[in-house]
Amino acid sequence: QLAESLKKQGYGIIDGFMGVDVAERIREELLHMHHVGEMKLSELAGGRTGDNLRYSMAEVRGDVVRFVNGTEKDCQGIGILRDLSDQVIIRVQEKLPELAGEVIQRGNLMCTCYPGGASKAAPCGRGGPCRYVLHCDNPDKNGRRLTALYYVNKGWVPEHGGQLRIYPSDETGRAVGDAVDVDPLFDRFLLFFSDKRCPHEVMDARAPRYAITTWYYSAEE
Ligand SMILES: O=C(O)CCC(=O)C(=O)O
Ligand SMILES: [Fe+2]
Repeated sequence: QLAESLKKQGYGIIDGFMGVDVAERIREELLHMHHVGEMKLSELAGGRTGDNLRYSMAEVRGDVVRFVNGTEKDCQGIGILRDLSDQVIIRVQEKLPELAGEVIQRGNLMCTCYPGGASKAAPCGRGGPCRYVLHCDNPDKNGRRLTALYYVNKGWVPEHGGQLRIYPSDETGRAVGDAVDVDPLFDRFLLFFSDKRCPHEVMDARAPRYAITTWYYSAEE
């Protein structure tokens, strides 16, 4: 079913992906690593550079991140997610002719938080909302085939913002349908094509927004 909706609209969603107990554990792991300061500005957001650049890049992308492989001792729930996600990708690959002949490799898992309005230290504007501007994950053959997202935001309501807005497109990036807002709900799994078929943006998050992003790569590209 996931493969079918990928074919049809470029993305697919599975709710209740891990079940409440594991989802809860993953949520705790993310909150913990955020609260102890293990999530950092990504390189794109100017992690290595001066404060001004840091803020201007954070306007492009307002999250803090930590890459893990799921075997760290504070990442046991995340490791379970990684394994289930890998299994799903294998199934999807079997059902998608365009991926059938490819060797697909997973990158590390990117644990992210858009701190929203909750934190003065929010990189995205000293306490304001955080977003990620419109982009494609693979605009220039960087190897990414599929982007997997997993959300763990309990009690999410529209006022919290942080929806992922997808603009279904053809191979050239030209829109072929209306934009779709995916709410970053607790225990929701989302898979989409990383290339120009799925330009997307993260809308202003006004409350802390936790997610895990995993990219699946073509070994050849
Ligand atoms: O967190 C999300 O919903 C998407 C993040 C994203 O687009 C990215 O990291 O490339
Ligand atoms: Fe993205």
